[in-house]
Amino acid sequence: MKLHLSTPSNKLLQNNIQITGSKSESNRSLLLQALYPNINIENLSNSDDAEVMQKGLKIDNGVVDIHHAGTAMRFLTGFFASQEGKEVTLTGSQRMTERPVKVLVEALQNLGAEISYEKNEGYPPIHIKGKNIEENKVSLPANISSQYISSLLLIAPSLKNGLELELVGKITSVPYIKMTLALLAQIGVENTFEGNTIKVSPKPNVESTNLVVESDWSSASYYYSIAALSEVGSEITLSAYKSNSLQGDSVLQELYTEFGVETQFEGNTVVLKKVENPKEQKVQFDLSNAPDIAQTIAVTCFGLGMECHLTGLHTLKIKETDRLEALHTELSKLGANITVTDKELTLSLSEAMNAEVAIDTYNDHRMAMAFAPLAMKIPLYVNDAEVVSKSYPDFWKDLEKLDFQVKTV
Ligand SMILES: O=C(O)C1=C[C@@H](OP(=O)(O)O)[C@@H](O)[C@H](O)C1
Ligand SMILES: C=C(OP(=O)(O)O)C(=O)O
Repeated sequence: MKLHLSTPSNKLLQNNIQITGSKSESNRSLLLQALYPNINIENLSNSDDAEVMQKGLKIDNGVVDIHHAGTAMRFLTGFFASQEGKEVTLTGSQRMTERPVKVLVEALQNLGAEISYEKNEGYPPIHIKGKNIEENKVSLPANISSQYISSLLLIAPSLKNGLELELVGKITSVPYIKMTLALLAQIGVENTFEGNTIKVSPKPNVESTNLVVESDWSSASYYYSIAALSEVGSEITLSAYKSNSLQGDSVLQELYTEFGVETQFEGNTVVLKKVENPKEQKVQFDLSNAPDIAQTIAVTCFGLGMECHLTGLHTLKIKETDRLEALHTELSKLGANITVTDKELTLSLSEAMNAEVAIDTYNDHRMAMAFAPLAMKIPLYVNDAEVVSKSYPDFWKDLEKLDFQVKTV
């Protein structure tokens, strides 16, 4: 599906958007619910990734295909490895077979798990024969993906002896690890995270608990971008959010003040207000704790005609696509002056902003959603726009609520 996006000349916005539950919180909660059936989940994400996770958790034997869902791939690896009696082949999309799992597989093997590679060493598809895991200490590199660590932590309380992890190297995407530990605490699992060591106590049973998933902050980023590109005086309200979020991407509240967007909480609704035009011509952010909003921020800066230097982007190369290359290609098509390395992105002042460009999305939901706000400045096309369903199936419908003209072409 190819879409054409444009916006009316009046860029003063006002509307309320209800965003689906966080896919990160949802996929963690679903795994915990599979281990402890008396957990109840509210505001579950309606994303493809949460759907494949739900389906995957119900399979005992055979092939489990998790499509593009990185969290499902990594979390289910830990889950099946620790489930005696289950035996599966875990696989996904073509891209998923290029996203590494070696660090996680080796950690699980060191704990006694039985996992083998079906094609290329270090990558899905993998064959898992579930076992009772009794070893309880392992160390693993922490600078490639935090999802490996979360996967181990999520199964940790169900293991006979709990788990102690030693994280080696610089820890990346830390808020996602803390989110996992916070959810464990919510179901009564004792845990500590001191220095490079995480300890999780065993917990055979959990009392009946309600986990309320907060709406997705990564999805909120596209509205922050729209607000930044709108006229002073615009207001967008998003629900349902918590001021004490578990999601690291809630750092948007601070970052977007650089673009003149202020955030206020009214109960469980956040109000984004464009209060002024940006004061500085350039921003500099380290996004190692919030990698999923890098694309949004790069496009916001380009739309505002600002320079930016984004660092801490080393994980972007192994996500749904190589996001650094994809940003380089697509922003260049629009006329941006952009350079990327394997962990940084620099946007210098651009001469042009080309209209009616067709943005390629590379099977990456965030490429489609990050570029959409640019329609506030120039009409553009988005190729394969259905990719948004990975995390936010209602995205295009919701944009129409903000007077975006979204036409299938
Ligand atoms: O644990 C999670 O829910 C996630 C962790 C992050 O991945 P990395 O730790 O690989 O950066 C993030 O990019 C991804 O969208 C979701
Ligand atoms: C990287 C992402 O997801 P995952 O790694 O779970 O596929 C994302 O949603 O931006």
